[in-house]
Amino acid sequence: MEFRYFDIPGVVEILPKVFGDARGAFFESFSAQKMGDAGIVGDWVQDNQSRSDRGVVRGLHFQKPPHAQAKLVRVAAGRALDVIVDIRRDSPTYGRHVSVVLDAERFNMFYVPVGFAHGFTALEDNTLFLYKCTDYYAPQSEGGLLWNDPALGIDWGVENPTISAKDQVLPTLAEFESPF
Ligand SMILES: Cc1cn([C@H]2C[C@H](O)[C@@H](COP(=O)(O)OP(=O)(O)O[C@H]3O[C@H](C)C(=O)[C@H](O)[C@H]3O)O2)c(=O)[nH]c1=O
Repeated sequence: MEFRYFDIPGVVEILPKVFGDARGAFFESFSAQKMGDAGIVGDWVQDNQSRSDRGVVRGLHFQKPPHAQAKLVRVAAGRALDVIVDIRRDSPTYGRHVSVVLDAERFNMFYVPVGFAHGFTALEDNTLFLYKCTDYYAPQSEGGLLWNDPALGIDWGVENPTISAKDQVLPTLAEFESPF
């Protein structure tokens, strides 16, 4: 298991060792010890899964404290462009984003710390998106940012995405007051 760090502290990409043979492939999708050694720690209490066809954008979402969630995300099938935005008010990288392509060949994973908004584009049909969360779903604490806010400058890899009505009316970075 290897780890890639970014110029936004706390953000980590995990590259598991994938064992391929004539039957297919095997990899460890979670290891509290190996990931803990890389600073990926949390009380993982809920697993989620969504399926999206090519061109779907979900996000940018987060949960506000006291139900803020760190997430450990990956795809089990298909491919996704995963995007996280630093919304920690005192962070020198506030408003900056990092994006990583997650795929079901390398089975790479992305650690989304508390204080980041998260979203992704499904790059293929039947993209199965799996993630672990460090707090339970709390709809009353849901927050979000508008996916295509020019101030974020995110290239989602799609012009006219399939996106929920809820996500289309999320606030821009300028309109929004971060709870982190
Ligand atoms: C997140 C969540 C949703 N739901 C229910 C609520 C809705 O009836 C339905 C779909 O929810 P939503 O449209 O919020 O799903 P996504 O747009 O995929 O949102 C998720 O995708 C982005 C990328 C994220 O990072 C978040 O984890 C999460 O917000 O599932 C639950 O029952 N439990 C949950 O934990």
